[in-house]
Amino acid sequence: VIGGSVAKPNSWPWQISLQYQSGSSWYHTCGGSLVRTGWVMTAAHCVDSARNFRVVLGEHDLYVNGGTEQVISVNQIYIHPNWNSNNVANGYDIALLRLSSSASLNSYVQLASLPPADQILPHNNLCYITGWGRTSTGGSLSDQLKEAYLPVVDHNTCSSGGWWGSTVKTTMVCAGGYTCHLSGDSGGPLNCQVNGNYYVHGIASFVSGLGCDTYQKPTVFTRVSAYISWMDSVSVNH
Ligand SMILES: CC(C)C[C@H](NC(=O)C(F)(F)F)C(=O)N[N@@+](C)(CC(=O)Nc1ccc(C(C)C)cc1)Cc1ccccc1
Repeated sequence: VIGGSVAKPNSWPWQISLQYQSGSSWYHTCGGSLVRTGWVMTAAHCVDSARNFRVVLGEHDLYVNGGTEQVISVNQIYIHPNWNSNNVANGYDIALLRLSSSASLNSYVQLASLPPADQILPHNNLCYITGWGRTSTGGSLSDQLKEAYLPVVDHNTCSSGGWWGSTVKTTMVCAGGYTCHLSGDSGGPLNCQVNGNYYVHGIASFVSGLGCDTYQKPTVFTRVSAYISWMDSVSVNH
């Protein structure tokens, strides 16, 4: 997250750090959201490599044990069947991770609220992106969870000429002003306020290759409300 500020610890208690193992170490690679005590929602592009993953819940500073963390390994990965890493513009950048054990819910670890199926937010709806992503283009990861104000850009605007055009589908949601974020926030939530409560309405999918503060290229998220039935079918059958 470039710009924005350090979040108040555990103020986004559904945010998780998705980490992969390399040798004997673990590395933060993506964000994600706890959607059931045994399930995490993230981007398909975060998990389409043959790696060993774990999630860390109740995390704030990646390098400090705050005593609120829960580390749980990933048992099974369910990537949307239509996801194609060679065609990101097609969408379907969503995956569900089955955890090897259930998270314990407390004031540091809570379930995300998901929107009703097919809900579309209005232009400029208040949203925040959260993540440990790079704090500058090609820069280092942030140690502490950051948040940045990222208002919704409606589909009409986002898919018009000069903006993203037909690259952006209706199964995506655009959000952005001049704050931006880079990889490391991949898979992380777009937390949008609706009637005073926050819902995870997006999963970070892609930003312009020219940098995430590129004029008329807001950050593009998988629209969670387009995948409610798919997520229900996965979690009820596994
Ligand atoms: C498919 C994934 C891997 C895309 C990856 N996603 C993210 O970083 C996310 F937004 F999710 F946080 C991304 O944007 N990666 N970039 C590497 C850019 C990129 O690949 N963007 C992109 C844009 C459009 C498309 C398709 C829809 C045409 C694919 C990738 C980030 C970047 C941008 C500027 C400088 C350095 C790094």
